[in-house]
Amino acid sequence: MAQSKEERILNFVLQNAVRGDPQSVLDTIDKYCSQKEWAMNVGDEKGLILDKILEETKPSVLLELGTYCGYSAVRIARLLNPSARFLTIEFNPAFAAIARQMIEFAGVQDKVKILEGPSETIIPQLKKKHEVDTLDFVFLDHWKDRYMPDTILLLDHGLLRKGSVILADNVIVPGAPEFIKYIRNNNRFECTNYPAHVEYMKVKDAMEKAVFVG
Ligand SMILES: O=C(NCCc1nnc(-c2ccc3[nH]cnc3c2)[nH]1)c1cc(-c2ccc(F)cc2)cc(O)c1O
Ligand SMILES: [Mg+2]
Repeated sequence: MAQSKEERILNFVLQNAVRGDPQSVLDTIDKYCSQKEWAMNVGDEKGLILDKILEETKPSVLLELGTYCGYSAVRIARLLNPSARFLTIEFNPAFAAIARQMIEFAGVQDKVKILEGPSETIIPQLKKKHEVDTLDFVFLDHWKDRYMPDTILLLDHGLLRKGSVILADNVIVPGAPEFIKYIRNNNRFECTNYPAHVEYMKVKDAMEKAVFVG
């Protein structure tokens, strides 16, 4: 069976990165995806914006939507303190399998739990099934037309508290226009835009931070 691009990325990491060293895993993925095959990891430019916002927020309970190969899960987990709880939702079983191996190789598996399935099913289960009270940080990086409905789901299920931070990737490319319209016109969120570029490209993109004011 021909290898998928995601399997080629994982194998390149297993052969070239240092086991247990998250930064070497990130650097190796960025090297492969900028020199050999483009892939939709958040990448190193937007990754640095993610790092800075995480260091400012110091979250203890986090959710990511859109695990993909696990690049941002490794990126986020490497900055968390040992008691932090980080859940990431992946819809595609093949992506989840790659991400699980990527996360284990990086040595951050004790900080990250991958939940497989559609976000619209899993978000309503977070309180009872996954013992979440409220979320300190949410990274939106899944299907762009799910950003708005899933933000509304988080609100409806009481998963946000005063100060919860939502960070959304790709608000220019591929774009999340209805999310941007919704979040910037909702006075319960304070929004900040972070201009950047599409990972491994010169095409303009941006991230949007929305802080819930309660
Ligand atoms: O589609 C993207 N990301 C989404 C993957 C995903 N991985 N998992 C999911 C999921 C997870 C739970 C879900 N629950 C319900 N839908 C779900 C979808 N979605 C994406 C696309 C681009 C991109 C840019 C320029 C181009 F020319 C082409 C593409 C760049 C990016 O940074 C992205 O993040
Ligand atoms: Mg993205």
